[in-house]
Amino acid sequence: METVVDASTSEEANGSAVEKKPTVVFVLGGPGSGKGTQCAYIVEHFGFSHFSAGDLLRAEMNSGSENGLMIRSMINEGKIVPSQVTVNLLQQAMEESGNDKFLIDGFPRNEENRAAFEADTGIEPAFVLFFDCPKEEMERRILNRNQGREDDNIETARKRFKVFLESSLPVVEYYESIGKLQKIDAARAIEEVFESVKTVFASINEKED
Ligand SMILES: Nc1ncnc2c1ncn2[C@@H]1O[C@H](COP(=O)(O)OP(=O)(O)OP(=O)(O)O)[C@@H](O)[C@H]1O
Ligand SMILES: O=c1ccn([C@@H]2O[C@H](COP(=O)(O)O)[C@@H](O)[C@H]2O)c(=O)[nH]1
Ligand SMILES: [Mg+2]
Repeated sequence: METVVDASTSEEANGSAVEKKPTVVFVLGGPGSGKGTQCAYIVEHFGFSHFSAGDLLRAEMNSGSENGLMIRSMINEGKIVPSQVTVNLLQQAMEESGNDKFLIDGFPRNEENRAAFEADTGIEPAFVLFFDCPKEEMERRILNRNQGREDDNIETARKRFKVFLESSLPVVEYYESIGKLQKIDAARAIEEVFESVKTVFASINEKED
C-alpha cells in the first residue's frame, strides 16, 4: 500500500529515519452547512491546504476524463461516487500541494470512503470538524447559493439530505465514538461560526506546542 507523505522525515530514538505523516482534518456537515465557507477562513488563519472532494469531482467531471459521465450522473442524483475515484483525486491533490496540513472537505461520505482513504493513504484524521445545521437552514442556503451548481435544486438537494442522514451521519457518529469529533453549531452568522472554529484549531495548536 502506498502512503501519501510529505517528503520530510523525523528521527526515531534509534537514529533511523521515519516518514512523517501529514496532518489531515476531515470537515463534515450536511449539504450547505457552510463547510467550504469556513475552510476558506481556516486556510487564511492556519496554513492548511483545502481540498473539497465535491470540487475535485466536479473538476474531474468537466475534464473530459473517462469517469466524467459517471460522476455527473452520481452528482445529479446526489449519490456517492465510488471510493477509489475520490480517494485517487484526493491523494493526487495532496501530493501535488507540497503542503503537509490538509482540510478535506465533504469526505468521507460513508464508511466505505473512510476505510478506503485509511487503507490507501495510511492516514487517520487528527480530528474531524462537524458543522451541525438544521435541514431547513441548509436548504435555504443551497437554494440561495447561485454558483451554477447542477445539484443546487430542490429535487437533488432532498436526495443529498437523505444520503447525508443514511450514509454520512454514521461516519460522524463513528468519529464521535472514538473521541475525534469537534461539533460546531453552524446555524449562526459566518463570523460567529468561525469564532468557534478558531477555538478548536487554537486548542489543537496549543496541545502540539
Ligand atoms: N453561517 C452562514 N450563514 C449564512 N449563509 C452561509 C453561512 N455559511 C455559508 N453560507 C452560505 O451558504 C451557502 C452554502 O455554503 P457552503 O458552500 O460553504 O456550504 P457547503 O457545506 O460547502 O455545501 P456543499 O456541501 O453543498 O458543498 C453559500 O452560499 C454560503 O455563502
Ligand atoms: O466524497 C465525495 C464528495 C462528493 N461527492 C458527490 O459530489 C456531490 C457534491 O458534493 P459537495 O460536498 O456538496 O460539493 C455529492 O452530492 C456527491 O454526489 C461524492 O460522491 N463523494
Ligand atoms: Mg462545499
